[in-house]
Formats: sequence, C-alpha cells, structure tokens
Amino acid sequence: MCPRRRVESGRNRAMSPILEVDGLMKSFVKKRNVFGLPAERTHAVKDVSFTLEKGRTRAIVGESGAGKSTVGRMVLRLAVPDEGSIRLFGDSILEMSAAQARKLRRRATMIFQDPFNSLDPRMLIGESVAEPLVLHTSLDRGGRERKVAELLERVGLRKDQIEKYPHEFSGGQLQRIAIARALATEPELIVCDEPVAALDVSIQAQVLNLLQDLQSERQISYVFISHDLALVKMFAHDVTVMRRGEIVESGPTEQIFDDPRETYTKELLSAMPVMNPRRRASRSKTVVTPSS
Ligand SMILES: Nc1ncnc2c1ncn2[C@@H]1O[C@H](COP(=O)(O)OP(=O)(O)OP(=O)(O)O)[C@@H](O)[C@H]1O
Repeated sequence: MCPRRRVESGRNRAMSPILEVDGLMKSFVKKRNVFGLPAERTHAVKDVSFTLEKGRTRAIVGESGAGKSTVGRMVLRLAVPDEGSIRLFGDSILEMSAAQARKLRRRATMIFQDPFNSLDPRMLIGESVAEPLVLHTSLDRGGRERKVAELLERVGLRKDQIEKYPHEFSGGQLQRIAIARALATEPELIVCDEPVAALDVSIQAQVLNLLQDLQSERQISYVFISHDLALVKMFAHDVTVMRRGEIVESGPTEQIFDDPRETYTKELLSAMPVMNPRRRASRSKTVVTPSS
C-alpha cells in the first residue's frame, strides 16, 4: 500500500533549516461565561519546537486533538501563536507585514485532507489551478493557460480535463488537482495536512509517490501531518510525535520507529496495523530507510 522511499543523496543533511519553529504556544477559548468572556481555554499547542531542512519531510504525528493541524496552520501564519517564534526562509513570519505574509504564500502553501472542500465546486478545474497564478504572478492569460496545462499534466491529468468541474473527478484525481494548484507558484514548503487520509488505500500510494517525485525534482520541503504511522514510516525523513499539544519525542524516522524512547511512542507504534501479523516481531528489521 505504501510507496517505496527512493534513495536520495545525503547532501541536504548539512543544510541550514528553511523552517525553524521555537517554543510555540497556542490556546483557544473553549467556554465563555454569561458576559461572553473566556471561562475555559484549550491549550492546543504547548512549547513546540522543530526544524525542517530543504528537500526534506518532517512528519507530525499523534492522535486526534494532539495539536498537529494547529502547528501546521501557524507555520503558514494561518493561525497566530500566543508565544514562540517561526522563522521561514530566514525571516520571522510573525513580524511580517500583511503584504509580506501574502508574498510568503507564493513560497509556502498547504494541501488539505479533503480535496473536494479545498476546490471551489463552481469553478472549472483550469480556473482553480490558475487562481494562485492570478494572485501571485504577472503571467498573462496565455502564460497562465500554458502553465495550468503543464501543471495538470505533471500531476497525471489530461489537458482536456481543464474544462471540467470538481464533481466530475474521483477523490484521487481531485487531490492531484489540489497538488497542481499548490504547485502553481513553485512553493519551497508545502504543509500537507492528512493529504491522503480521505483516499482509498490503493490511491494513497499513488498520491504519495507523486509528492515524493515532486520533492526529488524540486527540492520541496514538506510538513506532513498524519495519524497514519505506516505512511509516515515510508514518507518522512524526521518525525515529531505530539500528544495533548506537547512534543513527546522527535527524531529521524528510523530512530523513532526502531528505537522509540518514550512509552507513548511505543504505544502508538504497537497500535500500528501490520499487513501480515506474523511479521510483527520482525517489523523493526523491515523499516525502509529514508534518505539521509
Ligand atoms: N479554531 C479553534 N477553536 C477552538 N478550538 C480549537 C480550534 N482549532 C483547534 N482547536 C482545539 O485545539 C486542539 C488541537 O486541535 P488540532 O486540530 O490542532 O489537533 P489535531 O492533532 O490536528 O487533531 P485531528 O487529527 O483530529 O485533526 C483540539 O482540542 C481542538 O478542539
């Protein structure tokens, strides 16, 4: 079911991070009193720090409500942390003006779990993919049409599908279209929030293979949010395990899967489905080594 991680060169290891997240805190109002003032807060993210290098993938894993999506949204300034700092491409995104943050949308973007919801049902596919080009580039109509055709072809769709609506596609095709749209401005970072969770198992591998190929071609970095450890094992170079807003453990994928330090990580791993239960005992020997 999972794509095979292709072996790449190790040259990125020594690179300085494109993303540095330090001491992030975020709470939400859970309940308000009769005067409308906050009475109870959810501490969604507590002291979260990690880095991500160019061309690499950091998975953020953990059970529902662990704070994974909130971290992903803060990385792109779609949510503002209460405390902490985020440096993206060397700049502090929390200190940027709104105009600078808009420019950042060219270089850093997001793919969501449900591609149908992330595409406007009333817009033709070609229009949806062209939208970021209208917003962020000076390409003229002809240039945009050529770029959209090239993007759709790259993600495995035909040019003639440009003039169709989202409801005419399968879930896997829609996620490919959402990826084409995300690629339009040639981003260097994509936050992928459960990008294949809504897809059939057979389609998950195809979409992840596409993301991996794009990473190899374009040196894109991914923050890969998932609760599916089997996919994370195949796809990520580094893993951050979260629970109740906090980091439990962080490290290279092979260390987290082969030699987890924390009880919670061990529990998560032991709950991981195994294709053939008789191989459970030897699972640690079958870990696919991510590129290093
Ligand atoms: N906009 C919001 N308003 C209020 N509470 C929120 C908001 N966003 C997230 N939360 C709360 O913050 C906590 C963390 O949520 P978050 O969605 O980040 O977790 P998650 O690990 O991504 O979960 P899931 O895998 O279910 O998406 C949860 O308790 C959630 O209810």
